[in-house]
Amino acid sequence: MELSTLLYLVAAVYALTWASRRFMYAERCLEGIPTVGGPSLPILSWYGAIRFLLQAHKVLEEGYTKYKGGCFKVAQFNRWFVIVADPALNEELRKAPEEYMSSPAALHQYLQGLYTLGIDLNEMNNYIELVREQLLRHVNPSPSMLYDEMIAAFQDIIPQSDDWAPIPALDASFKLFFRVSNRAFVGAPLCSNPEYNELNIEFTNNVFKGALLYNALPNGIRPFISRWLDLVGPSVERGMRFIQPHFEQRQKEMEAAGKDWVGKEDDLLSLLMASTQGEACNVRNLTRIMLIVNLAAVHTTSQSFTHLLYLIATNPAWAATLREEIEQVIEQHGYDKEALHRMRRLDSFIQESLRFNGLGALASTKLALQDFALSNGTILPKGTLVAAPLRAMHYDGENYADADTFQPWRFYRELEEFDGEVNAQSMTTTTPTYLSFGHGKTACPGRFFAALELKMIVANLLLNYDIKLEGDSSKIPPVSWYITARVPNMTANVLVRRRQKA
Ligand code: HEM
Repeated sequence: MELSTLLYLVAAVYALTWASRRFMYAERCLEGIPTVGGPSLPILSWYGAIRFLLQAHKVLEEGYTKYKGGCFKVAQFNRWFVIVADPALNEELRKAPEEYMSSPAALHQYLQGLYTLGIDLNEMNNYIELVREQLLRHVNPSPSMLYDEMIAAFQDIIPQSDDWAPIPALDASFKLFFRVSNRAFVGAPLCSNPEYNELNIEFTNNVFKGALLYNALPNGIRPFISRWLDLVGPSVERGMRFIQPHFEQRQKEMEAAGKDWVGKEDDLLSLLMASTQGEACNVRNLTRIMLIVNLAAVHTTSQSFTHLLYLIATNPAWAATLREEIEQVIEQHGYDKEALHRMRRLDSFIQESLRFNGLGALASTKLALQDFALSNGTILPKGTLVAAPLRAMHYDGENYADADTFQPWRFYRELEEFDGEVNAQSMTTTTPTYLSFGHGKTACPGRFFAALELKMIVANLLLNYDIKLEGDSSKIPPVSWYITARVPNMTANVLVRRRQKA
């Protein structure tokens, strides 16, 4: 036997021994955490994993009812998923250093970023840091910058008729939000290009399909499959053809104006070009970032808006109250960011919908990169996935009175003390029990932009259109669950007509 072969063998035996000890250690740490959804025994735990795939929200509800104030675990096919059912314990995780509890690492694993996005964890960290910084500090469009695009999008997507006309709620919402969001991401006219819209839908679908597939495959097989199954590479190539001319045009402007390039404030693409230097500033990288930002931004906002559409369509009294507020504020304060902020009932209505209709059952998902001990004695070993049960917490009567009813003005009362400061509490203020955008340093960096868009688009809808459900129904069309994701009804229509003023 050659020396190199012998060395490989020794290394393999060592790695296997280490991995099995590590596995045994991790299993022992997790043994003390109660299992929900099925048995804890090897192989039999797959029953729980299948139940989780089919009824995750019910399993999580059951776990929260039994183990509120502590932790419980649910089975996946190749691991345990620990749910931390207590706001104080979640605060401990939130405050844990990044090298112990990492959100990007959890996202990278969940999306199988290496095989779906073609980026390793380091690159994922860099992308998130870059995008987070831009979204939080610089992507700050004024309502007037988005206004014309929004009005044009309404004209194109919503029938301008005095008779009731049906529109597919989710599909129309997606088109509206894609266009308005992309006015701020890549500017006009690309934001209204239907092929660019389709490409983004294809990219998002392929990333989620890929994540499902690669998560189900054993570790060792994934690299081989990815060699002949490139799910997103072709979308990035196509995306580059859209971004290239805009990249070149901005590059020329940037070179001509130097550091004082005013155009950098126009959209996210320009901001990213101005803030990335050297090799990182290339069309492939920027295209990938734009596709990923769309994946994070457009489904979330358009699904949240679809929930709002269904709610408004079922109750004309809510629409009337909101209209009155919007008209009054615009009359007194004009139409700018501060005016939108003064629409307290509108803010409350959207926040309550985000609480009531949260887009998922979980939030604040993190991966333990090192063993971490909670103050209740639970050890979360390296490699453990943890999350907070968003929906169960939002529906907990101790956190919200009458939690299982939609109360449009629930968040209005506490805002009555609002003293005119534009940074007063709003739907974007996260807390340990209001988790629609996550909480703490990893909370959604696009939430201020999302709030601006949602307010502008709901206000425009109410000011200019009447809306109701087919058959004058007052029943919200049923939602669907995809594992932990809660999606508004995808096929229902709403009826819309130009507003008939009394
Ligand atoms: C109503 C709309 C939205 C909802 C409900 C939402 C919700 C969330 C949630 C729950 C997270 C994970 C936070 C955590 O658990 O710690 C997240 C992350 C993220 N969101 Fe949003 N989001 C929305 C809109 C947007 C928009 C419009 C953008 C971009 C403009 C965006 C960009 C991101 C990014 C980049 C992350 C990853 C941050 C990280 O991992 O550090 N989101 N969002």
